[in-house]
Amino acid sequence: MEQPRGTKQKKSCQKNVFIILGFLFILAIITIITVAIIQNKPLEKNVKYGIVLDAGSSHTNLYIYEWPAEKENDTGVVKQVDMCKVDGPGISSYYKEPEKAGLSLKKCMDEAKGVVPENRQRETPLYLGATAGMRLLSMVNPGLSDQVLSSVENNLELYPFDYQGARIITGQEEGAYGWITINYLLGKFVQDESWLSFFPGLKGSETFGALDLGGASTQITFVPENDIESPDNSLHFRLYGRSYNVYTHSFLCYGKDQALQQLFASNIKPTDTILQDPCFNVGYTRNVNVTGLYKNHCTAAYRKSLNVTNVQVIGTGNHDQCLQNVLEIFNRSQCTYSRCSFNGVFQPHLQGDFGAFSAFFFVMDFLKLADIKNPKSLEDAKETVRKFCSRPWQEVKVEFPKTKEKYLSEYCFSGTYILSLLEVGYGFNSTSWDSIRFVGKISGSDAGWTLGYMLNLTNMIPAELPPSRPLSHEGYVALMVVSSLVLVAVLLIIWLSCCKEKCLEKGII
Ligand SMILES: Nc1nc2c(ncn2[C@@H]2O[C@H](COP(=O)(O)OP(=O)(O)OP(=O)(O)O)[C@@H](O)[C@H]2O)c(=O)[nH]1
Ligand SMILES: [Ca+2]
Repeated sequence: MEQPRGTKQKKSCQKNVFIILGFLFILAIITIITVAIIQNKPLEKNVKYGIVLDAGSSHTNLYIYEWPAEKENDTGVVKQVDMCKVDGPGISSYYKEPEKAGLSLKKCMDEAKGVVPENRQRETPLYLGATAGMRLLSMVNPGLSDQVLSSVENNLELYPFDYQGARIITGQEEGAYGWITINYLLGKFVQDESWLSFFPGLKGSETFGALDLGGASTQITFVPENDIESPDNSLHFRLYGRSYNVYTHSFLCYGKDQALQQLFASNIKPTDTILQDPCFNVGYTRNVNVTGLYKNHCTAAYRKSLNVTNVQVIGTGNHDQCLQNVLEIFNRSQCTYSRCSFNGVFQPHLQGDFGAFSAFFFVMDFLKLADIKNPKSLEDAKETVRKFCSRPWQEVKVEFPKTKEKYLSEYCFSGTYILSLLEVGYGFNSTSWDSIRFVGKISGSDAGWTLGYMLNLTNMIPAELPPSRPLSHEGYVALMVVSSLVLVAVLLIIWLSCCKEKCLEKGII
């Protein structure tokens, strides 16, 4: 059946209107996006690199970081792109043949040459920071520690990077840079808190405290609520326009390897060639050469003359006895401040959340106590360690055939030591325990002092908030697209209302 003439005209008018509108719409979008892209071309990506060697007491790690040059004062832009474990022990262990300390770094330095593009190598800063192992060596024999550092320096200077020096960092620096690293990675430094001023009582997101457990020393760093009574433990930072009064302390000899040395030194009997050790699983045995045991600064307090050179350590896997032995290395009897952690060291009340890394993480992760999605109470953690200690060594070895024997054999001691250090040493209780997160990496970068060290030395953390930058390229394009859509929509509405009137006039609708 034939349609009436008016209906046909009406349909054709609407069709034309839609075709023209569609055409205009597509044209407008294409024009605006093209203009936005061409006129506001992003700058070519200028990536910068930085290299830090963490010369720890137990081993050396090399870290490579990268960041976009144009955003270097923002927070959270520096990313770890590579980590290389140096083969062999920490550089302080080469004190008898210092030239080998530098050579040991070759494999990782060669790897760094492969990671940093050739055209960036000359401008890439290279730092080496040595921690507690070298601190101990320099206390016992400063000449030897200088020789080790020279050997390292001679080797690092051979590479095409911008070598900035090798030095022993202080325990205070180690604590402070660890704190900066985790708060930088967690994005705690830059926050728009202007709106918070309307609500007096409300505070911005607080920084995390940092707990680092190495082989020879351990650090605790946090922003306390009360005054810091001892100047040695007090640091002041102004970062991104905010001031921070930070408490930090580094306990030399309380890293997990040196804590174990303290236990051996205290428990070995002058004439016994056997040490029944409750901190190792039943069936585990280890030979310990004790000739140099008491030459170490960390064991000086337990000095005694021995008639033996070797002692066989035999595990008895007795958690309660192990705990009793471990607690003896924390002296809590004297304190000249209003409160102390241990060994007469001032410590304010614990405050806020804490990130615990290095051996805190390695050990708790192995014991399945580090899962943030499935947090365990302090009581659960104690029970887990107790159970692990009671397991026979053969059974443990069969279950974890790929784990390094040194690490596996020490988890009973390490678990007991960590819980004692946190609870008895630092004063965490069942409630504050829940504020500890055991972390290895944060947003792909290892938690540790190296990133904070590099950020500080390259002046990447400004004291004041940098002025806000004009819109980024992506933001500019998005803004143009949204405004063009709004514009087209408005035009469309106007057009349709005009068309409606004309069509009504012509009797089309
Ligand atoms: N279970 C386990 N232990 C590890 C691992 N890597 C290192 N450790 C041990 O954990 C302890 C701390 O290691 P690090 O944090 O590297 O210590 P460090 O930096 O050498 O020592 P400091 O100079 O005191 O900081 C040492 O006893 C290491 O032997 C690992 O992957 N797993
Ligand atoms: Ca360390």
